[in-house]
Amino acid sequence: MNLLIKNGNILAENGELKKQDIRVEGTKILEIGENLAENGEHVLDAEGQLIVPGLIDLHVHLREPGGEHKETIETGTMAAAAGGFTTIAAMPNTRPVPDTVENLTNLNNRIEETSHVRVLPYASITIREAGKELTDFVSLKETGAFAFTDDGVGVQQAGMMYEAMKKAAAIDAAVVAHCEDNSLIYGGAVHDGEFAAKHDIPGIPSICESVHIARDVLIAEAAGCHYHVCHISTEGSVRTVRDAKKAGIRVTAEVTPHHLLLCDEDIPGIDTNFKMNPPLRGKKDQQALIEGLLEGTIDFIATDHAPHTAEEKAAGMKSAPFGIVGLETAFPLLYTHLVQKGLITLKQLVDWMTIKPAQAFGLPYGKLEEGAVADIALIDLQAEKAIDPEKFYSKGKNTPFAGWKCNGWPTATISEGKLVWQEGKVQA
Ligand SMILES: NC(=O)N[C@@H](CC(=O)O)C(=O)O
Ligand SMILES: [Zn+2]
Ligand SMILES: [Zn+2]
Repeated sequence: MNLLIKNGNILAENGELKKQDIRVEGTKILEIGENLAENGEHVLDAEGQLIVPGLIDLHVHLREPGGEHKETIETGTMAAAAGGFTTIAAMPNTRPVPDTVENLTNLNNRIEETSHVRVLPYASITIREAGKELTDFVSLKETGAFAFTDDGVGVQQAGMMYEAMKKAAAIDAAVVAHCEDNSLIYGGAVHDGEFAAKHDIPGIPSICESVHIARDVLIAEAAGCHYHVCHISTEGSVRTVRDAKKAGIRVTAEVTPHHLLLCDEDIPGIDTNFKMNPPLRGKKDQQALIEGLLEGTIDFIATDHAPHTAEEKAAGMKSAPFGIVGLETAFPLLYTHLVQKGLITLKQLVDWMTIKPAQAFGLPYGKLEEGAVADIALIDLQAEKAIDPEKFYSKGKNTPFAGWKCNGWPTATISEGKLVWQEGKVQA
């Protein structure tokens, strides 16, 4: 069934909103214009709604296979659709890890069978993400690996990273890095700052991240590889990426909504929904991240959606797993707390969640234009709702933002021309 989206507001290049209709035929956008005539399509009334390209999140933990008690491809992609996302990239810290053609093929089949939106699978850099032996990048790329990462742990050996980046460069693949030097973390649970000191919890120092980035940008330069920094969190890391970009090194970086909106001073007390890796840093780090985005040092926003069960999160600050969910709250949170407060523009936010990640990785998504893939999200900028984890499609309810009042809620999501989610309606 073809679609006609009527009377929505599209962001023009200059940031102004323009009332337009969009005609979708099959999987593509056929026509964008004013007052398009109905031609037997299913009509979606978008009066008063913002229409954006389907959001893109290149850092998501879907947990399947092996962690289905936390999330599945089905529940995670439903959460994505409800958050306005039509393309997500799935992290490989699953059991088994997609580190062989067989494991990646199995993952591809599960995605094909159960996903509601497009899922791009990462393959791991090393076997079992154990940091000892590289995977076969060539065959994994041929099997559909989107890029290579050991997210969840840092690649500890510089020599291993160099070999990985040379292999990635040879096949024009990106190495995507969780930057954490294990010799500098001392078993910490929160940022090595005031909160850690006050509650006598071991701290995670900022240098455990920035030291890896400094190492890796030099290795990326030597290897000639596209190197991407996951969930950047410190002022020193931002400075290091800025300097590397100035030197012409092919580096990109992402930042999460929680690192943009919170710092360790905001942790209300012992609450494991504020425990994630990297941890919420200091106020100056938080400011450096916003500046990093504005100046282009940081390329885009990614949620690092990391679902865990309530039981797992109840294990106390020192033992509970790191991570919080993000897919269903990212856009409303950032719209309400950055755009509406005048720190960034709506156009910047939408770009950082659509065309910017697409450009960083050469993906053909993230734009609304005739001939483009029909990945589209409708958003009600005026709607006001408080975040309620019990209403999440995700199995993970672990968010530090419960109860936060937000505007800017997605109302419908179209993936490759198909309406995959609509507010208040259960989708097939
Ligand atoms: N970010 C987190 O706190 N946790 C992630 C791992 C990761 O992204 O490094 C997870 O898999 O739970
Ligand atoms: Zn990580
Ligand atoms: Zn992650």
